[in-house]
Amino acid sequence: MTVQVALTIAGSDSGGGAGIQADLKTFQELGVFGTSALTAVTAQNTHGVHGVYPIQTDGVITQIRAVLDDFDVKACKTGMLFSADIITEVAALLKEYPPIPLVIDPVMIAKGGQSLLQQQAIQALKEHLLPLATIVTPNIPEAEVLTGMKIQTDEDIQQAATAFIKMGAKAVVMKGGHRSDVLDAKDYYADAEGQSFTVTAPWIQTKDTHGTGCTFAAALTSFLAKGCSLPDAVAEAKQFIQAAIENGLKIGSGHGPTNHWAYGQLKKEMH
Ligand SMILES: Nc1ncnc2c1ncn2[C@@H]1O[C@H](COP(=O)(O)OP(=O)(O)O)[C@@H](O)[C@H]1O
Ligand SMILES: Cc1ncc(COP(=O)(O)O)c(N)n1
Repeated sequence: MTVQVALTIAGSDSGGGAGIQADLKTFQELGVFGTSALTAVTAQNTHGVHGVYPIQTDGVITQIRAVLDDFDVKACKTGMLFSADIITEVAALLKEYPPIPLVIDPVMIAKGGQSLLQQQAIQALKEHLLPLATIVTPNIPEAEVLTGMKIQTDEDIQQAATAFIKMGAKAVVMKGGHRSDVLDAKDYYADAEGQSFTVTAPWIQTKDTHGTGCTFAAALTSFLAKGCSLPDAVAEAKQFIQAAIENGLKIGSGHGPTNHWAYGQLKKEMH
């Protein structure tokens, strides 16, 4: 059996629904061997972030080197990176190694409103990391910060996607989870080759959406690690997150996590 390896560079969520925990659960579910480099430890539950404890930059870099020097990593994902220093050093390190498909989830603010990225880090993200992205997966508020645009309509979304391609990302998925004016959960894909499409799924009325962005990006990373094309990986990751939200676990009394088993269970039922 050949197993592909993926690497996540992200923060720990003690509540288990987002961050490294969501990534590793998703990799495992999709049959990909998960490795990780921790950027920060967060004390978190379904009500919010109670503390953020960053890892020293050289600790982050040594973790990544340990993985990349030994494993044939087929795809890499970044999530919470926290500081300009971590971002700059991670970007420099990734450039030292042969290019690996890189999914950048530009995590900034937890659903509860707490910051997971320092203000000074935004410029570093734009300047050093986005140009390395095989695909970047902003939600609407993140896209507004990174492009400086106000994003409300489908046209705004398309223009913002173009702005990400201009910043050097090879492709972008604009996630639609924060729009209140639409009936569907619509995500817009565009790439530097001029291809674009929308993936749509019925909107699910639920408060259990903690970690949706992490889980979506981790599924995308898994499908890339397994050799899928970018458009196929986006379409399949959408099915993964839809199943995960639809079959919520009702864990915790705040904004609960999604169900990382659901996609696999649905696939089994279909066979
Ligand atoms: N209530 C919902 N119903 C269906 N899909 C959703 C819902 N909320 C988010 N999604 C989907 O989950 C994925 C993550 O989006 P989003 O929640 O915007 O990311 P983030 O967690 O980074 O804020 C996207 O595919 C989005 O369309
Ligand atoms: C450690 C960590 N990383 C990322 C998120 C964002 O979560 P979401 O996917 O819900 O935006 C989080 N809450 N905690």
